[in-house]
Order: sequence, then C-alpha cells, then structure tokens
Amino acid sequence: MGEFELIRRHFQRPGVALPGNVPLGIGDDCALLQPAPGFQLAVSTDMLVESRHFFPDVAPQALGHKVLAVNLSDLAAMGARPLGFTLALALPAADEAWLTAFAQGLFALADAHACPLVGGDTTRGPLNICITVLGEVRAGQALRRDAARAGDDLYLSGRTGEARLALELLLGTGWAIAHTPPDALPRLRARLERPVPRLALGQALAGLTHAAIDLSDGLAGDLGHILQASGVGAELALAELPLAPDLQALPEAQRLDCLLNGGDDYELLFSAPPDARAAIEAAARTSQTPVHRVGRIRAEPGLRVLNAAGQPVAFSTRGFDHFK
Ligand SMILES: Nc1ncnc2c1ncn2[C@@H]1O[C@H](COP(=O)(O)OP(=O)(O)OP(=O)(O)O)[C@@H](O)[C@H]1O
Ligand SMILES: Cc1ncc(C[n+]2csc(CCOP(=O)(O)O)c2C)c(N)n1
Ligand SMILES: [Mg+2]
Repeated sequence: MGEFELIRRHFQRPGVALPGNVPLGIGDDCALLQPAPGFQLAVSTDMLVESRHFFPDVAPQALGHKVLAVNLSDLAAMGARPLGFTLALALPAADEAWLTAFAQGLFALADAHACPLVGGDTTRGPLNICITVLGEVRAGQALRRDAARAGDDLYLSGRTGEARLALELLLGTGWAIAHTPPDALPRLRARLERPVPRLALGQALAGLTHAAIDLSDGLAGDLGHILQASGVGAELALAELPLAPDLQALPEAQRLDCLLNGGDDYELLFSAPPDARAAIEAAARTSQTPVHRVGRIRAEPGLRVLNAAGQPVAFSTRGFDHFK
C-alpha cells in the first residue's frame, strides 16, 4: 500500500457527504470551510507523541479517539462548535490493521460531532499524530482565559484525577497499586484513553460565562493560566471537588496530587458572576453534563486551596510541563 492508497483507503470517505459549511474537503491543495455569518473561526492544534502522550501498546482505536478528543476539548473550552479537522500523521509503517482500528476510533467521535476530516499530511517516521481543529463561535462570545473577574464563581465539569491514577497504575507506581480497588484499572484506563470533550456544555456556556479553560495539564496549573491571563487570584474549596470512588482510598497527599495536579482530565473549568448561577445550572442540565461550583475568583493574586473548615492547605502546583 503506497501513501496515496493509504489515504484513499483509510481517510477519504466517498460515501460520507460533507456538511454545507465545508464546500471542499480532502483532495485539493487546501480544504475550504465556510463559518456562518457573524461567527469567528476558532483554531487549535494538539499533537500526540508515542511514549510521551501514550504508551506504545495503546489500542489504536483508543488513540484515534483521544487525539481528536483532546482537540475538540480545546474548541469546547472556547464555546465553539466544530466545523472540521485536519490530520497530520507520521507512521513507522503502513500497517493495515492498525490504520483500520485507528480510523474507526477517530471517525466514531468525528461523526458524533458532525466534524469531518477535511485534509492532512502523511509521512513515514516515528509515530506522531497531530490534529488541527476548526470551529466557529459567535463573534464576541468565545470563552477566553483573560475574562475572569474578582467575585466570579469557579465551576468544574465532571471530576478530576482518574486519568492520572490510571497513568500511575500503568507505570506500576507503588502507592497507586496499594490503594486502588483491584478491579478499577479498566474504568480508570478509559478515563485516560477515552476522554469525553465537553462540547455541548462549552457551547451552552458561550456568551454566559466569563473565562474558561480545558484541563489537560492539571486543575491547579490550568487554573493558573486563567489567573495569570485575567490578572486575578482564586480560592478552591477542596470539600466541593467531586471525588471519584476509585480515589477515595488514596493517602491524602496522593489524592490531592491526582485531583489538583493530575493531567489528562479534559474537563472544563470556568468562571461566571454569581447572578449567572441559575443559567449555569440550566446549561449543565441541557448539556447533560455534571457541573460543580468549586471556588471563587479573588482580586488578590495567587491560588489558595481551602479545606472543609475554610483553612488554607499546604499545596504546590505542578502542572504538566514538557521541558521541566
Ligand atoms: N509552537 C508554537 N507556536 C505558536 N504557538 C504555540 C506553539 N505551541 C503552543 N502555542 C500556543 O501557546 C498557547 C498554549 O499552548 P498549549 O499547548 O499549552 O495549549 P493548552 O490548551 O494550554 O494545552 P493543550 O495543548 O494541552 O490543549 C496556545 O495558545 C497555543 O496555540
Ligand atoms: C505515556 C504517558 N506519559 C505521560 C502522560 C501524561 N501527560 C503527557 S502530556 C500531558 C499534558 C497534556 O499534553 P499537552 O500539554 O502536550 O497537550 C500529560 C498529563 C501520558 N498521558 N501518557
Ligand atoms: Mg487547552
């Protein structure tokens, strides 16, 4: 199978019609996309590299899902609706079975969000997968990191920490193995390998919420990006953070580390003024997404983590950083 045969067989889908806002997809020098009038184009790129973002033995179907999911999560964090995506692939070999399974995982998620593959690039090399997503958001309504204001409530979708616990189990870390239920690995692994992008919630929040970010590097570190961009600080109430049952038996320090420095969560963290509480609840309901109010934005810079008694907890932020 040559390069063009590979693309034709696995990524061009002649039977699948393109939506009206994609007048031209795979096959020319560029794809053409048409955002609706009054909408802005939202663009984001995320790359997954073998042994850095995923283990070499990961199921190709899960990988196809995850590489698109982490990109869609960035659109969700801006309140954007997906229009389409491009796929840049470096593959060590043209492995038919691997490509079939990868494409299955990829297109299952793409189809669920009506987000077509519109182009890409394919080369031989160490396994490396890069997606660029394109979305649209009504002009002026995108959820930006610099929009948090003192007095805002801080909200979290879903819950954090399970992906990190899965990673530690797969790495064979002693504390994780000793304090996790013996049957937990398959469900925790799904949290690491099959994140669910919160697109419906993000779109329901556009125009409603102040700031938002999706959690890829860890709750505390990613919250830090909002705080820095907005020039504010925050309080996080530990007692309000939802705790996954599989994290309950962890020693306190490791539980805190999973919850706040976990990484790979792909939940949304966002801020909104207190008078938006009813609207936020409605957005959570219509998007069928669990949302918890977990803290507050403050004028004083810095992040304070508070225990159930409202006392500060000693805690150091260690967001994921590829060069630290
Ligand atoms: N090589 C690069 N050239 C230009 N801009 C970049 C480059 N790498 C990252 N950026 C930009 O820097 C910002 C932060 O990038 P980062 O990859 O940390 O995004 P993120 O959403 O915080 O995390 P994630 O990649 O996990 O979604 C983004 O605006 C991104 O577009
Ligand atoms: C094998 C393996 N080792 C480590 C991790 C953890 N990890 C890697 S990159 C990243 C942050 C998001 O990436 P980026 O900032 O590049 O978008 C995290 C939490 C993993 N998932 N798999
Ligand atoms: Mg992001």
